[in-house]
Order: sequence, then C-alpha cells, then structure tokens
Amino acid sequence: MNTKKELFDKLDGQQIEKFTITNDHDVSVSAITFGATLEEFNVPGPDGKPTNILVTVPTSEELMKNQFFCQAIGRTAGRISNGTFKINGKAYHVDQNEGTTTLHGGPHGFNTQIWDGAFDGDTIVFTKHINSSDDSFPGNIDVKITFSLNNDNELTVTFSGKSDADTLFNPTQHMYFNLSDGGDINGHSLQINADHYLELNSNKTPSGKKVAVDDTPYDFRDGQNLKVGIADMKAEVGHSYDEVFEINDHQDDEPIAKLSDPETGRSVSISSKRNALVVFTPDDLSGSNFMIGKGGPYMAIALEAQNLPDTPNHDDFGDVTLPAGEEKTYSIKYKVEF
Ligand SMILES: OC[C@H]1O[C@H](O[C@H]2[C@H](O)[C@@H](O)[C@H](O)O[C@@H]2CO)[C@H](O)[C@@H](O)[C@@H]1O
Repeated sequence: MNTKKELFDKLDGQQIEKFTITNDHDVSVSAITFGATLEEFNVPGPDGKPTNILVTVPTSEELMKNQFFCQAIGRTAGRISNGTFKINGKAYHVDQNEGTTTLHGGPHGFNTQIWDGAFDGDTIVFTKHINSSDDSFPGNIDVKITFSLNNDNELTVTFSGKSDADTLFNPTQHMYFNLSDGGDINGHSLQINADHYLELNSNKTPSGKKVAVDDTPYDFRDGQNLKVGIADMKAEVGHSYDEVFEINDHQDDEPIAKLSDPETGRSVSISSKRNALVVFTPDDLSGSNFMIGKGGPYMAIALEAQNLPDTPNHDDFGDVTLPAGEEKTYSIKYKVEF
C-alpha cells in the first residue's frame, strides 16, 4: 500500500490538497480537500494504464458549479421540503438552494467546504468544524470523513458527526460512475435490493408514498440494462431516473446494489446499512470539462447510499437525528472488480 499527498490546485488563494492511496493491485483512490471530493477511483485498464471509473471535473473552480461530482454531501443528502423540519417537537428552518427546497445540505453543505486533510496510516482523514451560523442547521458540528482502500479492492467512506445541539445527519458521497473505456453507461447493468421506491412531487420532494417496483421500470431486483430501463422510464414516466429506492432489510455486509459493465467486465458493489439509494441518470452532462473526456448523453450514473430523504417530515422514513453530544457513524463500501 502506498500513500501520496500533493497540491491539487488553489481556490480563493487557499491550497487544495490531493491525497492518494494505491493498493498492491494498482487500484488507487484520490480525494481532495475541497468538498471532500473523490477525484479518482482507478483500476488497471487492459493496457495496465489507470482507468478512472468516476466521472468528475478537474478543478475546484469547476466543482463549485454545484453538480456535486463525487463530493461529500451533508448534513443531509437529498431534499428537505421547504427547508423545514422538527426535532423533538421543535421547528427549524434552514437555508434553501433549490426554490423552496434544501438540496444536499443547502448552499453551504459539506461539498462547499475546504476540509483539513491528513493521513492516518493508509487512511485519508478529512475533518471540519461547521458552525450552525455557517450552514444554518442547528448545532455546531464536528465531522470526520475517512477514505480507506484495502487489498480486496474495497473503498470504504466513513462519515462521523458529533454536534453540541440536536441536529440532522444523513451524509453520503455523490458518486458518479462510468465503468466503460470512454463510452456511455447505456450498456451497464444495475441491480438494486429494493422492493419499493418513493413517489416524488413535481419538485422532487417525497410525497410520502412508497410504491412497489413490481412490473415497472423501477424493478432492478434481478438486474436491468440501463438503456432499456431509461427507455422504459421515458415511455412510461416521462423522464429518466432521478429516484429514491427504499432498500430492503438485509445483512450488514450484503451489497445493496451492483453496477456492472459486461463490455469491460468491471463492476462496483455497494454495501451500506442504511435504508435508501438514490439513482440519478442525467440525460446529458455536456458542458462540463470532464476529467476523462466522457462528455455527452448518459455519461454517468450517480449512486448515493443514504437514509430516505426528507426524513423528519415522514413518520415511516427512519431517523436521522443526531442528538446533542452523541457521535453517529455511517460507512459506505464500494468493492470494485475488473
Ligand atoms: O444541478 C445539477 C442537477 O441537480 C439536480 O439533480 C440532483 C438530483 O435531483 C438528486 O436526486 C441527486 O441526488 O443529485 C442531483 C445533483 O444535484 C437537478 O434535479 C438536475 O436537473 C440538475 O441537472
């Protein structure tokens, strides 16, 4: 296992650092301190050259455009309706960044912060103290995000939070994958361990209704080709995937989803103990300066393991409260095969 720290770029005069871990199979992971962003998850290509299976952009400036490319998301992933929620009966209102909705932690979420970075052995450790006055959520919170890679080609991202007042904590990593060698994701296949998805309002906040996936393009239980799925979605629903799947009860280490590319033989299995996976297949990501030249339609699929969004506004969505003084930790594991 090798580690390396280098300068990535500068943002507003501040140095953005890049931390890289490489394992014994030439799989490597690089994260930068702006937005706790994963810039690279490389596997050896057929010619032995590193092939990045993440779709992201090459500068901090471009990350600022807010597409959330492979960035850390928090305090709360997904949308909070009207930026309003209650914790133990007390009402809170946080800053909105999408009309009346708070998306991905609002305008000052984890993805907008410059994190303090260091190695702890082979593990990349990013920390940040975020005041309530910085992001409008209740409680001053200490957050730690770690990225580790083992010799089984497993990347684990771990989020820990501790706040001095009751707050919400539902973080994720906004991973955009493309397992091809320069193509799109149309030939990829996706399997998800989910019997239900959430019905969404026109502003993409959950209506509260959970819908069975049976006989719909939302049924990924036995695996589904994405081109077929997207075409069926467009025909039956009117748009491609930007959906919240409720993950079935499962063993802790049983993957919740697997993305595979039959053409390159690459796959990523995602493990998480939480109850949701967001799947987002943007129709066209042209216009950004992508790291690996995969511009155009269906160049990436975002897979975001998290708790069901808008949690406190729905009785049966679970609990993402972080009580004052308690520490909560969530991990997401990505196992790559090639
Ligand atoms: O501005 C970029 C895109 O922002 C939204 O997409 C988000 C999507 O709705 C979420 O479910 C997912 O978790 O994150 C996406 C990135 O923020 C807009 O809906 C989309 O139209 C924009 O292209």
